[in-house]
Amino acid sequence: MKVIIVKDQNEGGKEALKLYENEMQNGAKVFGLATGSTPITTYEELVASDLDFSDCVSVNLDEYVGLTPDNDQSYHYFMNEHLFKYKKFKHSYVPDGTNMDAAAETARYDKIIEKNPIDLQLLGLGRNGHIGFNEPGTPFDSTTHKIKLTQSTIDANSRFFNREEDVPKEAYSMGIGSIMTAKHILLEAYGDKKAEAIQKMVQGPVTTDVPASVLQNHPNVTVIIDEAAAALLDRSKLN
Ligand SMILES: N[C@@H]1[C@@H](O)[C@H](O)[C@@H](COP(=O)(O)O)O[C@@H]1O
Repeated sequence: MKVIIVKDQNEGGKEALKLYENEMQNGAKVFGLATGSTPITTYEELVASDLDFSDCVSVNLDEYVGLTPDNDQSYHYFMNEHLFKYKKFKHSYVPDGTNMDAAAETARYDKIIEKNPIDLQLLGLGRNGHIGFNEPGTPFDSTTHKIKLTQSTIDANSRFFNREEDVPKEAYSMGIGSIMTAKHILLEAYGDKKAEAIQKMVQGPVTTDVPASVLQNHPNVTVIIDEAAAALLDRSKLN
């Protein structure tokens, strides 16, 4: 795991842009994308750059079950607002939260991932170490599945909703096994609320209790974090 420590999230976005530029120069065409507050500066940098994604495909990690793409809390909506309305992709895939047939939707999404092997997968990190919506306990070989959000994730996400009861309780998420098929993984995390999860992910045991710890088993992972998120790391043991 290559860990890059930056001053703040803005600088993190600039570091991430360099990585996208490098990957595209090397022929990357399929980008796994993430939502949340973490990747926002990365998307700002991509939007401001001259990178051309019109020949590329994007595959998003997850979507809330029950939210339509025009719901401003859906991840479809988020992606349109932050990236897709500025940068055109040949095709952009996001799980369909309106499909209540979970077996059909997860099988459909797995086929999409299979047909579009991911060159670079962007990830944020949940406070409890989740990636995508793969909560603690999710098997490392999981493919796309429907999950029930943990209370800690519902609490964290409730800041985006008017009332806690409006926060969706379920989501479709790419599995940990699907994420691990990406050729290169970029995980970003900012702020002191992520420090514990970062320490466990980078320097703790590999365990399903901390889903992101699985990344220790991947040969090509770049981690971009700020000083606050790096606070609990033993820096003498990095890289
Ligand atoms: N499903 C998303 C994750 O993909 C994201 O990484 C996490 C952290 O969000 P934030 O970046 O806002 O801290 O939140 C949600 O649970």
